[in-house]
Amino acid sequence: MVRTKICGVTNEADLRAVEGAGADAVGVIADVPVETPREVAVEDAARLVAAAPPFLTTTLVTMPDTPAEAVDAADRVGSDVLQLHGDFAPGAFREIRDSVGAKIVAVVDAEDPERARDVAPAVDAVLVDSIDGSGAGGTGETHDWAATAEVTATLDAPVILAGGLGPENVAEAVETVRPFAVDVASGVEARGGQKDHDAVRAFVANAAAAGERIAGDDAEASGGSRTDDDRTVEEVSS
Ligand SMILES: O=C(O)c1ccccc1NCC(=O)[C@H](O)[C@H](O)COP(=O)(O)O
Repeated sequence: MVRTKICGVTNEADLRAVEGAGADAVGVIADVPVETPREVAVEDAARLVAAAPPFLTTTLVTMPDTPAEAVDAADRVGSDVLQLHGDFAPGAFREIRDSVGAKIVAVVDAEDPERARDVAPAVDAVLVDSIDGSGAGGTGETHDWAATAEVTATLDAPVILAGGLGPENVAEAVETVRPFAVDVASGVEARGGQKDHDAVRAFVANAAAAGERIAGDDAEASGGSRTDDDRTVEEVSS
């Protein structure tokens, strides 16, 4: 199984489309020092988070300079997850994690796998992305998936794959990297900051189908042995 996060939602119609597509998570971007059509004001981020239904994981994506700024943004928006772009040391991530109710996702550059290993013990998940020089995401660029597959296979923390994904390549990305989740922003847009609802649906469906193919292949490779998930209702209740 692979989870999906649709990032950079700026309005409620797109939030409903993400929900309707069956995505697992939605990202709102606020308080970033870069020009992006996907940024919303902190107050609007809080409104979008509050408007999300139960069981759709909300994520605030932000680029604070200090742990105090991260905690302040988390408090103001109230999302389930805090996705942090920036060069925080593991100790700073721990400080933030201890001060907020949200789970912490650290964004790391795909070209710096060592950083993923350094920060992983201090956070709840690592998002491996094709970030730009400023540390921002949303570049629309893919990276070396084989290298990220290696990180994914050897890290204890869940790995989220991001960077240049879209409906057309997400299946191959999932099958190559085998991540915990995939994340997309620009690859499912009609124009900057506005989602293409058909593309959002196709992204989620194609990722899920690839996740199921992997699960099927794994079951076959292990000789079709049954797991707890394969039990019938009668077996579970007996
Ligand atoms: O998307 C942005 O414009 C952005 C700007 C500043 C910080 C983070 C940003 N995006 C964060 C994300 O999680 C994106 O989904 C991720 O970078 C993938 O983007 P894309 O390559 O466009 O799918």
